[in-house]
Amino acid sequence: MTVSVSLPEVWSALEDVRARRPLVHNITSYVAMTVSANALLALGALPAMAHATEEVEDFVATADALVINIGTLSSDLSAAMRKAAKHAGEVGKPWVLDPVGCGASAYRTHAAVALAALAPDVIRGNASEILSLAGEASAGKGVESISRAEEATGAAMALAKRTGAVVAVTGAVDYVTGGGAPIPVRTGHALMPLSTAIGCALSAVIAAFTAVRPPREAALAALAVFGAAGSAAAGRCRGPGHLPAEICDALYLMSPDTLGQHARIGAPVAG
Ligand SMILES: Nc1ncnc2c1ncn2[C@@H]1O[C@H](COP(=O)(O)OP(=O)(O)OP(=O)(O)O)[C@@H](O)[C@H]1O
Ligand SMILES: Cc1ncsc1CCO
Ligand SMILES: [Mg+2]
Repeated sequence: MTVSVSLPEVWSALEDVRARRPLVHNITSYVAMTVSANALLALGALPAMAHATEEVEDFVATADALVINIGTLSSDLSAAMRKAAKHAGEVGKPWVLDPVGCGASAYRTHAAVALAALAPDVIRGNASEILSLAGEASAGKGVESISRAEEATGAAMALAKRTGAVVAVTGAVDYVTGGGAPIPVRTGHALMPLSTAIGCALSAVIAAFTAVRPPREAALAALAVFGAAGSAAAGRCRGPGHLPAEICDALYLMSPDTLGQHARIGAPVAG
């Protein structure tokens, strides 16, 4: 049976991130670098952005977790990602795959499928990306999702079973599955998809939590904390312009009260 995670357990995981300050190695897109690094620092983790094929194994070896994001993929980056993912498996470091734009081009889809076969601990994407990575028909527009997360929960379960990863599909409601009934996380704000690379920063934050918790607990804790930060931050914004900065402030200031006011982790739902 799928067991959920309580908000006190989420808070304890955040306290452990803040105490341990995990080093998160990011091989990510040019769009996502600054917002991801700032989100990790505000959370209490340490970011390192390093993508040269010659050095990724050294970074994987010293990092506590790795995130691979294919947002601005190229052949050089693709080779570095495969090398890093394989090395993470060899040295037992947890890693998160963000299959940005999977389905938007054959090149990207093949790269995402190949990375998903290298045993990521967590895969986090929007509905279109998860549908495409699972091999189902998907409606995306470039890197943006057209589908709702509810349409991708079955695909998320199938993808989790095929890869052994915990799969998080995000949207107005987020869902987490390790192959069983998806657990909904109700949080966030409608302004969040109007600021670029917010989902990418979330994937980096999931990686930070995988340094202190097993993949399913890590994904649920990260979604709850990041979504609560987004919801609290959006309440202080007139539009999406300052949202990334406000999210970083909200991550830094996160408290049990703010978490409780802005996040709900539900009971498992039928996929
Ligand atoms: N309509 C919405 N209401 C509330 N929260 C939302 C909504 N849409 C997205 N979110 C939240 O925004 C965050 C990013 O999710 P999203 O699915 O937009 O990622 P994404 O499409 O991969 O983003 P990007 O590729 O731009 O980085 C998650 O925390 C999610 O819960
Ligand atoms: C807009 C965009 N294009 C490639 S990556 C990216 C950021 C959202 O994933
Ligand atoms: Mg994305």
